[in-house]
Order: sequence, then C-alpha cells, then structure tokens
Amino acid sequence: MPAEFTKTVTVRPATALEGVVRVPGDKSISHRYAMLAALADGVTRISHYAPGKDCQSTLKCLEQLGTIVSRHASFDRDTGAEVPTVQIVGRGLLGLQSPTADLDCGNSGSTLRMLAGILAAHPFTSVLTGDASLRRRPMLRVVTPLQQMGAEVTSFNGRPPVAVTGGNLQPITYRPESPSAQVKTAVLLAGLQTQGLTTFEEPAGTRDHTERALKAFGATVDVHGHVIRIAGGQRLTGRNLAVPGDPSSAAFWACAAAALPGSFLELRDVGLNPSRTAIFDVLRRLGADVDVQVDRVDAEEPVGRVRVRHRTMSRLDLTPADVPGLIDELPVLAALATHGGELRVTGAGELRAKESDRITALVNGLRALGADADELPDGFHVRGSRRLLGGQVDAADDHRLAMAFAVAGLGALEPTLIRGADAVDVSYPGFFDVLDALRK
Ligand SMILES: O=C(O)C1=C[C@@H](OP(=O)(O)O)[C@@H](O)[C@H](O)C1
Ligand SMILES: C=C(OP(=O)(O)O)C(=O)O
Repeated sequence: MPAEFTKTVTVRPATALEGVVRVPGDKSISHRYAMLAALADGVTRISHYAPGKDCQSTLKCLEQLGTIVSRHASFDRDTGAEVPTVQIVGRGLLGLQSPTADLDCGNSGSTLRMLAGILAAHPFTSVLTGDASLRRRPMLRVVTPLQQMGAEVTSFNGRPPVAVTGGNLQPITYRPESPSAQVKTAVLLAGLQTQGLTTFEEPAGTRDHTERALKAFGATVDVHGHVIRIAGGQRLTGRNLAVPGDPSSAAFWACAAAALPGSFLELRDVGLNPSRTAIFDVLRRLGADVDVQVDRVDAEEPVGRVRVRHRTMSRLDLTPADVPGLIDELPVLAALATHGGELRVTGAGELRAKESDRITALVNGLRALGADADELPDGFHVRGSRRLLGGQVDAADDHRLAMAFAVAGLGALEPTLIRGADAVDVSYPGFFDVLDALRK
C-alpha cells in the first residue's frame, strides 16, 4: 500500500531549545466548534481555527452537507499575528442537507466518529470514509450506540466506510466499555437531536470539550462526575469564538525542553482544560521544572501559559488510570524517555487503534534510532540509559510519531531522517520550521 506521506525531513541533534511558542489552535475544540456551528442558528466566527488537515476535513464535510464556510485570516489583537479564522453559517438543528458524494474524513477519526452522531438524526444516507489509515480504524464503538438510538448504520467489518441513514432517534442511556471522548461526543450530539434525555456514563473521564462547547453555544448539559445528560431539542446559537492553543501540540515542545539541558521554553495561549493537562503533571513527576498559569477562560475553556525547564529525568510508571488523560501524548513521552530516565506505560492498548499502531511503530522507530525500548501488549517500556545514534526512521503515516521521532532525534549523536515527516500537516503544519527557530 503506498504511503500517504512521502517527504523526508532531517532533524539535527540540538544542545538546547529556547524561546516563546504559540502552538496552532486545538484540534479537538476546532472540530467541535465547527460541527456545533453548523447545527446552530445564526453565524459563528472561529478564530485560531486549527490549521491542520484533520480540521480542514471537518470543514469540507460540513460544506458537502450544505453548510456555508468561509476561511480567511484575521489579526490577533495581542500579537498582531495573522490567525486562521473560519466563518460558518449555521443550518439549525436537523438542518444539514443530503451529500451528493461520500464524505472524505481524510486521516481524522474525530471527524468520522463525531459526524456520524450528527448524521444519525438526519433523514438521508451519508457514507463516511477516509484515507488508508482511517479505513483501518475501529468504528463499531460509534456504530453500536447510534444503532441503539434507531439509526441505520453499517460498516465494512467494523471499519470505514460507514454508511449512516438517519431517522427519528430515541434517547438512550449508554455506558461504553472503554473511555472515548469521540464516542461520548457522537452520542451527545445524536442525543441533542432526539425528543428526550440522553445519558452517557463514562468508565473514566475523558476530554470534556463537547460538554463545554455545547454550553458555549447556549445548551444546557448536566454533568455529575462521569455521568453526562443532555435534553434533546435544545437550539444552539451561533457566536464568536477563539480556539486555545493545542496542549497536545504544546506537548512536543514541553517534552523537548524537558529533555535538553539548558532549555527554557514558554508556551503561550495554550488550552489548559484540566482534562488535557495531565501531560504537564507527568513531566513534573518525571523531574522537569514545569510552571503552569491560567490567564483567562474563553468560552468555558481555561487558557494560559506553560514554562518548562530541563531537570534530571527520573523513572516513572504510568498505569491504566493515567492513560485516558494522556492518550495522544504517550508517543512524545516515550521519545522524552530516550533522553534519560525511564518510562513504562501499561493499559494503553488503545494506542494500537490510532493513526498507526502507536505501540509497534513507536517502539520499532525508537529502536531504529538506537533506543533501549520494548513493546508490551498494552504499552511500552523505554530506558534512557544510552544516547541514541540517529539514522532513518519511518513515521508510519502518523503525525504524532513524526513529531515524537523529531523530539527523540534531538538527543542523538547523528542526524535523524524521518520518512513521511509531512504527516505533521495533519495536526501541526510548520512544526519543523518552529523547531529550527527554537534551536539555541
Ligand atoms: O475527542 C477527541 O477530540 C479526541 C479523543 C481521543 O480519541 P478517542 O475518543 O478515540 O479516545 C484522542 O485520541 C483524539 O486525538 C481526539
Ligand atoms: C488520534 C488522533 O486523532 P483522530 O482520532 O481524530 O484521528 C490524534 O490526533 O492523535
């Protein structure tokens, strides 16, 4: 199968990184704001919309569903910088139109699973598909609850393409076997389009951007611990929103600064929603000097700055309970552990169902660079006792692996050549330029 991403980028070793970084807008929040804007009454303007391919896939799908989307650059009042801004004319609840072609979700699991929840209530058939990576990913987790609500949903052996024929949905009480914010979102958005009360009981807390975004658009969402309830039929109102910087993108810089002696990075305007900040606590537990400050709350989402300095790394075991709050940051934490210290992660079997098998591809890649790393059935073990050699590594069509290997390569003796490095465009276009600008 041909690789989706073909560019090779060379990462030279670095002694230290220094500077101030503003990472692109949060991918999870951008998807949600765009989808809720399409369901809202009136116009929504979203500044700092995530520039990566995943969030562009969401916009393209919404356009195919009859939504008018305009993209332009606006100027940030504080920094004077140009920021990607999107304007969406809402179609109102149940107002999307039947698409004339398959909906291409590209590389984005979030787009496919969350849109499925919205489309489950619309009385037409939509086919959701994506690139080779997405077509390998499990979809029964959304198919099952949406079928229970009354939609006709089929998949290809549990994988995309997923065909959704929407109908008159019934509210449900749903308890998934595994924690997933995407499944929670699909069920809550389907529930919003019923006539009754939908309840979602999470086995463990996951990112709660959907709950916060629904409130920002004027809906009432009832949250008691891990039990979330939404009443159907609530109208959403379009509004102006600013997306905070993505903490999962900031994590690459935070880990790089923690890894390299003499580094000091300040990450500004980062989303600091408590369901996303576990990475910064883990960096502290690993020994790094991390200072986090919330500056403001934008549309229910805390935003602030994070300062990170290197300190000698220690050993850390992450257990299954740690995993949901850190799921997208585990590859870069493994990369950090190659710089010293030691990291053992279990209970993260879900990593095998991401853009790549993020256990096998991660461990193989780190080993190719000379790391002392082992694969576990549901995690990995990395010992940072020896310096990496560098060399060639394959990003496995996975944006987070491309960036994690770059962070690992900063500590190597020789340059690291990352094949398929253009995968970074999925969530962080310009990642390698920022890296070069931060070299001390
Ligand atoms: O809800 C979201 O925005 C996301 C939830 C997580 O996936 P799961 O819901 O599959 O755990 C995460 O890995 C993904 O990058 C984004
Ligand atoms: C898993 C990810 O995203 P998605 O599931 O939306 O493809 C990710 O960004 O790491």
